[in-house]
Amino acid sequence: MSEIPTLPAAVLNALQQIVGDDKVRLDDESRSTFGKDWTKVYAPSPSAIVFPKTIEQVQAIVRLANEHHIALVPSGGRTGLSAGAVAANGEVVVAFDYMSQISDFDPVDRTVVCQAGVITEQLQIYAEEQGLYYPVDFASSGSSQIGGNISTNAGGIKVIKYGMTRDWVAGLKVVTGNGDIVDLNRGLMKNNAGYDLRQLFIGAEGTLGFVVEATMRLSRQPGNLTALVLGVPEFSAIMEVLNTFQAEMDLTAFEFFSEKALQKVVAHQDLQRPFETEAEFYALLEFENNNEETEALAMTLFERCMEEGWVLDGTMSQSIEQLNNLWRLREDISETISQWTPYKNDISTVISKIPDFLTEVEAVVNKEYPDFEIIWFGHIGDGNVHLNILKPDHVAKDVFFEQCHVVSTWVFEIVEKYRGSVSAEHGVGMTKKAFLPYSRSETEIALMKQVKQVFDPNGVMNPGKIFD
Ligand SMILES: O=C(O)CC[C@@H](O)C(=O)O
Ligand SMILES: [Zn+2]
Repeated sequence: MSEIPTLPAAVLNALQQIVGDDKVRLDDESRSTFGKDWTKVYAPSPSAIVFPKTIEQVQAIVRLANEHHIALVPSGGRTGLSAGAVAANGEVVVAFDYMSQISDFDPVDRTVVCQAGVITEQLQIYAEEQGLYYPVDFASSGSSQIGGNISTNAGGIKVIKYGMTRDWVAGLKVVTGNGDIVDLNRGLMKNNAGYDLRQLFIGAEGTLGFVVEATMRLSRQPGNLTALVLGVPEFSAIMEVLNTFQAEMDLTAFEFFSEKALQKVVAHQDLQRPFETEAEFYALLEFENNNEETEALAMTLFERCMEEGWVLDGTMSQSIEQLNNLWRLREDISETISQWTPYKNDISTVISKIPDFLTEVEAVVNKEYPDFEIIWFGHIGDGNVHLNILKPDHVAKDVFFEQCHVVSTWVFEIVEKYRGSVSAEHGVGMTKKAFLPYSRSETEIALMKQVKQVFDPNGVMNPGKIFD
């Protein structure tokens, strides 16, 4: 851990007065834990960690930061993959762990109020207890917090049916960079009274203000979710499978992963292959299996795909345990491959162009770095693929990341050509900011900077994220 960047004594005292002595931490372990997210690229170096308990305390911290020009970094579950919540430059980290209350559930509106530090799984369980469902889900649901999910507009594995976090935010309380508290949209379904400022803060990575409370929508519980895993010989066939199923059924998920990804997961987790047949890729489909006709239809479509040669083999879950195990083949990939210090890209284009896009990206990486192993997986149903390049053992971490940075330039030239996104769901943070111009025009970036100026004129809110 680096030396503690010093905070002026007056600021430290003021922080202690705002949140209490025991809610300001300066020790190495806390600075290392709370100063970073799941990205392994930057060394954490915050000057202090503060744990507010109330919205007013957050407001007082932001006002103090403005007065003394102190940079603040918000910290939720720190599961981000773009270094959006990294404090590498002596910033004060504002951690929301003590703001984790759920309240004001309304069964008619089907909304519930969450403080920023509510963990995603906590909300999912709460919804279930009310006979309802919070559908935004991903592998890190056990640690990610609602405030972070909103600030990154988290997506996950059910976007094809339920959309992203943005679609579930009915109201938002934010402390802006000016230190104002704004209460946006008030949980309303219809509200066309001027600009919808709520949307600006969703996905803003804490650069305009800190989300302190959100009114979240809940949905009806899905019935008898059932997964199909299908082995597909080539990538283009995945699109035929997607078309075939979507033309006749509502899917709750359509994900994919490669044989290489499957081999790694099966070797490192307590899981079996879905079937013995090897295929280059696998599609994981999920649907509500509410009656015999639906199941029969799924089987008919599966057989049609086999006859066409788009699918080599497949299996369908028959119990919740089997459903969960099939899901783990997909959801455990990210954690499994983390031991190879992967270089991550989270890219998208329109769904129809994904096969050509993926072929071009793979060709460029293979040509320039033939000894790099590529692991493909992702959310094919919404045009978002994850490209993970694994670090070869013999290459040092910093050399590897430098080489990958060069690779990224080529990858993002292809992204630009396909009018895609350099960050489909993980946000820009620090890792992707150099590449923002590949998917945002100069005018767009200039407008974003003007918006930042309006809400955070002194640049204290998560500076150095999204752009400099
Ligand atoms: O680790 C990754 O590259 C992706 C993580 C996550 O977005 C997923 O879809 O599993
Ligand atoms: Zn993902």
